[in-house]
Amino acid sequence: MDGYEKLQSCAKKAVIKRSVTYPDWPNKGVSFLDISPLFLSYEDFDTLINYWQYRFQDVQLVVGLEARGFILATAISQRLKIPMMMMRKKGKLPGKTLSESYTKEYGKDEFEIQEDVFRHLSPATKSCKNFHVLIVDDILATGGTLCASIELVRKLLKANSMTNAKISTSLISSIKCLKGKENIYEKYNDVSIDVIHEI
Ligand SMILES: O=P(O)(O)OC[C@H]1O[C@H](OP(=O)(O)OP(=O)(O)O)[C@H](O)[C@@H]1O
Ligand SMILES: Nc1ncnc2[nH]cnc12
Repeated sequence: MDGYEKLQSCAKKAVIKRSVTYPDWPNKGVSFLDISPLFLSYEDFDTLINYWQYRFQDVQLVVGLEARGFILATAISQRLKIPMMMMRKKGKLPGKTLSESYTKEYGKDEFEIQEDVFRHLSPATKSCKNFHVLIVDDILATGGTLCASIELVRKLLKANSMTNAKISTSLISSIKCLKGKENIYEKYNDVSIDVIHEI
């Protein structure tokens, strides 16, 4: 096993150890996968960040999806020393925003980002030829959330004439039977989806 495979395998073991499933929550029929225990173990969370640090060392910007994605994106941005952007639920960001509504496994929601958010990026970051954005979140279920986030990032890149940028995504876990990956690849075949633990 090489360095990458070792990091991936350790990250997967940490996720398996720290995930708890709650049947019929928040709605009947939903099997809720709670990864929050991961944050109660510095070592296991650090193992996860070690994997992301290696896997995404060429990323210029990390986007965290509200709310659990914020924790992950912040940790990655600090480890990789790169900017982090919040993708927030509707009505939480001031100024002109871009928005995308979506349906997730247990309800509907809407994401927003500020139209002019890239003005806060450094000139060096903005002028990067191979601009690579990482969208990170905890769970890929139906893919509605991730799909909406990809659409918003694409709109933002287009508005900033960065159309040759690369978008990668990474999730801690995915629920295979809900076909989130398939739903996203149907719409975006140029986006990579990295999942540490598929159940
Ligand atoms: O693949 P999908 O079916 O779209 O569901 C996945 C999304 O659902 C949860 O977010 P949610 O908005 O429920 O919660 P949070 O605010 O606690 O992160 C989870 O964090 C993912 O973002
Ligand atoms: N089954 C699930 N577990 C945790 N988060 C989720 N978000 C959407 N579906 C979920």
